[in-house]
Amino acid sequence: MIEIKNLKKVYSGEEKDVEALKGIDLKVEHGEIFGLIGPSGAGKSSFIRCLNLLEEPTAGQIIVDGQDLTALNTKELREARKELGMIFQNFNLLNSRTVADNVAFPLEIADANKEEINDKVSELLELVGLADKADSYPSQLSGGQQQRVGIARALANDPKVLLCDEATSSLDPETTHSILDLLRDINEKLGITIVLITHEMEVIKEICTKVAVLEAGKVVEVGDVIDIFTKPEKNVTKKFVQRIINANVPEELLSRVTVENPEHGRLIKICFVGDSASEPLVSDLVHNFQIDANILYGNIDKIQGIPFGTLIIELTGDLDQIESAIDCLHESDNVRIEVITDEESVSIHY
Ligand SMILES: Nc1ncnc2c1ncn2[C@@H]1O[C@H](COP(=O)(O)OP(=O)(O)OP(=O)(O)O)[C@@H](O)[C@H]1O
Repeated sequence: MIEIKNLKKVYSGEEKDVEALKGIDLKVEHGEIFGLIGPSGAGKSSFIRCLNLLEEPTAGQIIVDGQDLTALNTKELREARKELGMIFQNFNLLNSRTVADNVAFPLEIADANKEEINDKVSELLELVGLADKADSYPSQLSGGQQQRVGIARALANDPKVLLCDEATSSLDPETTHSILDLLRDINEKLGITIVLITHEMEVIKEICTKVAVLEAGKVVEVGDVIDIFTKPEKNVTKKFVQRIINANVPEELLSRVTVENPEHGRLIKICFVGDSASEPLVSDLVHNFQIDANILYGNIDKIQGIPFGTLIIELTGDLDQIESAIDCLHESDNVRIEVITDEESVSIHY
């Protein structure tokens, strides 16, 4: 549905040029919720703004449903942009207009008649749960409500794609949750493809089906969210994943857990996905290898409805038996295991 080919963006500066995007190749399929995550300065904003040519790419192609946006003239581009709604971190509402008039704005520009506009505005305000706020002004609304207006406005021209530029970054966690729920609903009910950029892995975990990781203007990792969470390969990805997992590990435990006596045992971290999350893994280890397993930390979460767990276990007993137990875990397809060998890696490194 969207194909991004060799996308480059260079900002010319007086002293030196900044190469913000260094040749991005990505494909977003119809109906996906595709997330692009990356640290500050990685090029996320440049990327999303290049997607609808708010920012002109220095090189490359943006192909939406077979149409190369970079090859269009101004008039054609204006038309093509209707297929790409966009919402922003700071909502970008017109403060002198009511909620209804904000949503009506793109329809007025598209020369829709009054009746069409009224019907569409009512339908969209209903969809985003703001039917009772039609006559309010943005300043009378909470951040979450303002973003709902932004979403309704972005949907006014029935776009095929919704671009979200850090859409929840200025919202508190609870409001973030409700906006993400709304985006998921829109994706499911209206079949709209969503492309979002964020620096929060929580957002990726909550709604995305696919994720690309951007670092210094390049995509360094891309895949299904569940795979990226369970098998992150690049350091930048590991850091993002770790941030979420570590968020749940009590500080006290993280500082206490050390591998004090390697000759007496091993500290291991196990990640498990899907059905393996419900297997009696630890009791099998203890039973089959006659070793002791002391669970220091455990957590089960869900990504895309699939259980995803993490355990930190101290194995003690006969070292040969422990090594055999670890080998056995290594052979399992659905379990990812790591032996924690020093204090530094205890902060749950992958
Ligand atoms: N208009 C501009 N002129 C010059 N340089 C720019 C411009 N916009 C962005 N840059 C530079 O391009 C690089 C990528 O910036 P961009 O804003 O796309 O990253 P980001 O991942 O969105 O960062 P953040 O999360 O901090 O918003 C940075 O080095 C930034 O300083």
